[in-house]
Amino acid sequence: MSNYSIFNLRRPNHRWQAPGRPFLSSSAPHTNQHLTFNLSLTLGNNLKNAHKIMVQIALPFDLLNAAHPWTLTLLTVAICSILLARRLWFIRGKLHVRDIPGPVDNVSWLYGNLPELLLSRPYGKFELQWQEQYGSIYRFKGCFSEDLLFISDPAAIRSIFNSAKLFDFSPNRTFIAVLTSGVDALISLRIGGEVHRRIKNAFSPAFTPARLQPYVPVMRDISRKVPFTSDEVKAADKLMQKYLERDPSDLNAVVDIYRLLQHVTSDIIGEVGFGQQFNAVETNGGDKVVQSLQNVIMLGSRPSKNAILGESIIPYVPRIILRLMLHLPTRTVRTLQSFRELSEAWASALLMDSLHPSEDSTDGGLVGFVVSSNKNIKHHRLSFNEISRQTLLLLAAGQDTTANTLTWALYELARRPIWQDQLRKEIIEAENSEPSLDKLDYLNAHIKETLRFYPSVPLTERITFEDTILPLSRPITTISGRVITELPIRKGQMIHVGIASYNRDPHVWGPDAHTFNPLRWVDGRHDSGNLPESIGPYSNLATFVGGARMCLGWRLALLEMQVVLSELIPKFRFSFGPGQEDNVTSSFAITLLPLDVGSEKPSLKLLIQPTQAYES
Ligand code: HEM
Repeated sequence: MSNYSIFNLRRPNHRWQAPGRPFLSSSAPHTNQHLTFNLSLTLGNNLKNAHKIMVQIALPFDLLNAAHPWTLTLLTVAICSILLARRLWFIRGKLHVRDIPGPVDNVSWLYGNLPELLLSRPYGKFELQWQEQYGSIYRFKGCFSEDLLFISDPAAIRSIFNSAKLFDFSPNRTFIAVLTSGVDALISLRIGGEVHRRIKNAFSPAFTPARLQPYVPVMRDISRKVPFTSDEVKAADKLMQKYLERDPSDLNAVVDIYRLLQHVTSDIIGEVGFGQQFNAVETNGGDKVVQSLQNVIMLGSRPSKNAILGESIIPYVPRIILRLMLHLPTRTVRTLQSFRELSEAWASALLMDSLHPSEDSTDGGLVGFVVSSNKNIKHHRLSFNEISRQTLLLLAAGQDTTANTLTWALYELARRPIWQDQLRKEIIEAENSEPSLDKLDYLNAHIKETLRFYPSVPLTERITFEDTILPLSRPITTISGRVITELPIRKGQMIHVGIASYNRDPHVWGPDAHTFNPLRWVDGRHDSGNLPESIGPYSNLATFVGGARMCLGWRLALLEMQVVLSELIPKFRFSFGPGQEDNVTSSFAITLLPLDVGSEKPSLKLLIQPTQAYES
């Protein structure tokens, strides 16, 4: 805490000043320190500005006031050059990434530590061990023995998220984004660029609380379609019985809650996002587009060493060969192509309908709102393609992430019957007084803790575009024994940002950081935030990242979780059948999946019993 408050006082929003350390000697008179501080600020700007500021600062001082303007200019340039040279020397000469400790001994040259990091079950097994051993900054090995940095330090990741011009996805990550979502999709575009900013600015107003609130009844209706009891399932269409894992004549139903929630969130994004009924819950699959998306998700649900290697060689393969590979008759290519073709046709038809509505047209949901706002814009309107690509992206980014988080929320409720009862009581009591969903303390605490403990995207990557220096919340000791309070990084360095690791950092979340404890949010320990500057848009969690790449749909995801859980928990009691709890593990495959240990397939089987509230 004391470290943090020091940062708060000393660190304005710029990159170049060493935390907690003035640039000139601390024994210098006060006026000199003041001068130095301001000079260091000017480094972020150009020398012309530096001179202007310098003149302004210098005026009160007799010595400088008497000097000729040229002397001042030369002095400014000289001091700036020395400081700049010192910075560059610090980055280039002094610290090499190999001086940063990490789990790099005796690892495979071909795969490095990536299999441990990406294929471990449960996800995070090694990552959290390394965090404990090496702290929140460490070096590890990628394929072909590449030195990679793992960063979960709060000040450093905040700076990474907020420096759009310095950090963004690597070219291979962008290549994969283009492949799955198209060139105009937000995730394929460089942040800090004009196109990304224009598209994000156009879509963001669709995701404000005022715009989302009217969709609560739609979300409730979809959640109410969920069939859980065996009688309900028997009475419904035969297809519905596939949700049941046991004979439907059994008193209670064992349901693959993961599959069901995938369908619930598909239907919600269909109606809220695009004004379309996918009917995934009722048909146990839904529209062709949704099914095709599910196939793409399934493709990624079995990560392997080959996939890791494949992704790593992308930068070394000539583009022409990569393009040719996209025509190979493999299952992966076929699945991706089929999704692209189906979803593009679907998005085009949807947009044509929004542009030229007929009597049967729906309101077009959030995308419909963007289309009509776009019509009224005079300059820099979004093109048809730009809207259509985001439509696909919203479908893909908004469905699986939310479904997984909801699945983990129910998993943790099944493990905690008493806590589950408390939540149920809170929701049932609130139904009579109808307070806003935000006022349900236990429910929101459970959602926040799920987002902290099971971030749907537990890890993300960034590459550095220029030599730079990252601030650190805590000093680290290098292999050569230096204690550094900021981290120099060279251009081209690949960084893995540990979202899950940050969300479990005991320095941020306390000694019980590795325990799922929703009560931490109820006693107010964390909502006020114990960080000097906040991270991300919600409760200091890194789950939705932050800055220009921040999740567009975080408010929709939250509302969706509040509505779905407040519908399901009062009606049904969730628990594990014998031995079922031990059959679940987590795996990182695009998102954080619940995995059935036996079948290695994504699923979460829970025993569902109707509650008294439901029966009455
Ligand atoms: C619990 C649910 C969700 C989680 C945990 C989540 C998480 C994230 C994360 C971590 C990113 C940044 C990825 C990176 O930098 O590597 C992201 C981006 C994005 N998310 Fe979400 N997301 C969720 C739900 C949604 C929903 C419901 C939507 C929309 C319907 C959505 C739309 C997007 C979009 C469009 C981006 C790309 C933003 C950009 O590149 O500027 N997400 N999300």
